Amino acid sequence: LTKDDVLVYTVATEETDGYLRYMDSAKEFGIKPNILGFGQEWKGGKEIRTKPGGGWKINLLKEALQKHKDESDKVVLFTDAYDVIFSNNLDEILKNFKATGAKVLFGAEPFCWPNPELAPMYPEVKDGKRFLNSGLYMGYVPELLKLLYRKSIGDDEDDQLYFTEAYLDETFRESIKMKLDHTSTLFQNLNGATSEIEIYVNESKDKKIPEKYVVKNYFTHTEPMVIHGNGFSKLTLNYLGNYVPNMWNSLEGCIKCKERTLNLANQPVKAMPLVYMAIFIEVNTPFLEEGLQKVYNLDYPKERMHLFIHNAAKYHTSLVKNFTEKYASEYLSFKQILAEDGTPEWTARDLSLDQSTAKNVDWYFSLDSIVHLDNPQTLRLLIEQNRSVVAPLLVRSGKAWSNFWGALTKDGFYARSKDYLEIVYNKKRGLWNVPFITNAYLVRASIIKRYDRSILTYNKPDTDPDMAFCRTFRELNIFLYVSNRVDFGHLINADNFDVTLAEPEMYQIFDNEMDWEARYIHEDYQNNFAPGRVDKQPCPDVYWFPIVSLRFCNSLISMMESYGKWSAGTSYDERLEGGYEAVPTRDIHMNQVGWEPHWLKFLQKYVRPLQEKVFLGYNHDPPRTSGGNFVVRYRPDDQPFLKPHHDSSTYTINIALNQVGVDYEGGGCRFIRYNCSVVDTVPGWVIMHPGQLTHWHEGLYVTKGARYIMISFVDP
Ligand SMILES: O=C(O)CCC(=O)C(=O)O
Ligand SMILES: [Fe+2]
Repeated sequence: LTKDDVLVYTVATEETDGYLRYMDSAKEFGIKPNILGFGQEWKGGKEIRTKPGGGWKINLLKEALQKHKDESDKVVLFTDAYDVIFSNNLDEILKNFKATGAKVLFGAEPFCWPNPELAPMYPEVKDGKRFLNSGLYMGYVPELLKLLYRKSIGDDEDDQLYFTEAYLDETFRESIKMKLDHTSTLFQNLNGATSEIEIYVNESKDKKIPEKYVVKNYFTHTEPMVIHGNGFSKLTLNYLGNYVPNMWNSLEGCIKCKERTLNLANQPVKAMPLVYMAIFIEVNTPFLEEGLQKVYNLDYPKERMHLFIHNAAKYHTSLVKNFTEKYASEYLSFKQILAEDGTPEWTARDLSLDQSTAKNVDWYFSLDSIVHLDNPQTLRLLIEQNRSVVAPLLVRSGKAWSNFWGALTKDGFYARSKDYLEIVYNKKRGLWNVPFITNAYLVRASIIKRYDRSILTYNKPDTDPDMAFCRTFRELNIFLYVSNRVDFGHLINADNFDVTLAEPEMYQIFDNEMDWEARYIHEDYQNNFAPGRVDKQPCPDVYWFPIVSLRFCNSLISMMESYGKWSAGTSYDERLEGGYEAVPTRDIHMNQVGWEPHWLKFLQKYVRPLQEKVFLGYNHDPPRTSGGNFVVRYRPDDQPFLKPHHDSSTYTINIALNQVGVDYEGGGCRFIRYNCSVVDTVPGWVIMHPGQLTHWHEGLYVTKGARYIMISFVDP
């Protein structure tokens, strides 16, 4: 007997994700399965198999075997399709089959199903699983035909019960040498055995040859060759199927993800797929302005995109209004639900699904407000990936928090898969079949069209909308992929966003460091460290750097003015530790607006490196201050100047916050020993100078308007 004597059969009515995976695995080993029932209505009971069924599979096989009924030396391998993968070739499968001595061999499992009362009638087994599973079996044609024709079975009767009864008939069992593969030498049913299974990595010694991934049963010490993810273990099969057979390796990345893709590169605009893009602003979200701008910046023709926005956050009303007034007309259509409508999230989401169907689009693209698509190619790439559902991997910067779950607990909550962190940190890049995705995803619109809101809905009792949605996809056996083939973007952390503050994003330096930096740090800041850069030195040992953005300057002024309690400018100052300031300014301290910790972080991250660059050998990390962090306001009618003084600092930073000649006239800082003044200050640029001894200084007279500066006395 050779592999050519093995006839492989399966039943599949349509090309589901599971079917494609099954076929991919078959192709990997040159296996050519005969597909029974393809294109027909499923007759084996409920589509979502919670009830018994599957007699149809037996009847289809009987019919198919008619033409082989006299080929007594042929062997039939029957497997389910949607929840099965091959993990070895037919030669090996045949070898292991023969080694069992069976004429008909079934896979085994630890559950007696669908009739648990039959359990005591099963022969006891010392090792392995005791009960029959009908998802995987193999047998010689004559013996198998005897089994299939032992009785008749209705299409919607249960196939597993049928085979179980035959097996429990001892005389019959012996007569056809029917056995169960108790220890999974060949067939691995995962249900009830997931903890025994792990992927084993076969490293190759030659670094140019990729490693191989093998499914191992660590309980029975076998390498099973056909894997069946029945019941809840479907998710385990999805996990194994990310690697086996030959789906991914560290040299080539994901291998099958390059197949069945689309290429939009040379598509004329008119032929581009239609997209329904739905944006959900369900929470107050820092940096939403930038987030929306990145959506607008997506490299995809807007005349092929419908835009839908649900804004549930009143705080964002004017931002959304600005965005839509500016851009909405560029899209094919625009629909919005305002915060004032009070529409619940799930209703809005369901409505957007219906709308996408009404618009007859090709793809449905859902985005939450915390999503930042930094890669403008995201939508294009996701469409080109051409899967039922695919999410771009998005991670909170520097954190392990992402928009997918690698595994699930039995009750449907988060569990960490073995490869979760490797995926999140892009140690492994690819296209991953996972149980839960959220925040941003693309769905093939034909799926939404096919299942109405009684099945495909965000509204399930006691379930979060996204969990309800993903659960439905899992039940429908539609794969949820997350892709990190390239970088797509990141997630905003909206957990501690206090919109009662003036300029709330200014307080986000800890929660959303990257976004904070993008908005508030000067665009030339990094150039301060460019090799060969000559630092500006307007006066001896006074250095001058671009450090914060204009937006920062305006925001800081606005924070202070909306707080409004400027100090009296007298020497006694209850805000200070010693209570006394020799040369007082009219100012507001950072701690008065709750911004001291944020400012200290800023000093450490952005100021200290500049200081270490120009004042060599002085390395104090973190920089300290004793409350000497404040914004000064000079006004002719108020405090117009500051008399000569030393600062209680090792070095002082002095950031101009507004524009001389525009916002005010006069002003500047004069270093008396050198008779040198910095008057042409630039908003967002910092002046850094030693605090004492050599750098006795004064604040020059402001003749008009208001001059704002930010001062820090570092290391007093
Ligand atoms: O007005 C200036 O630029 C100098 C301010 C100053 O020296 C201070 O606040 O200690
Ligand atoms: Fe000073």
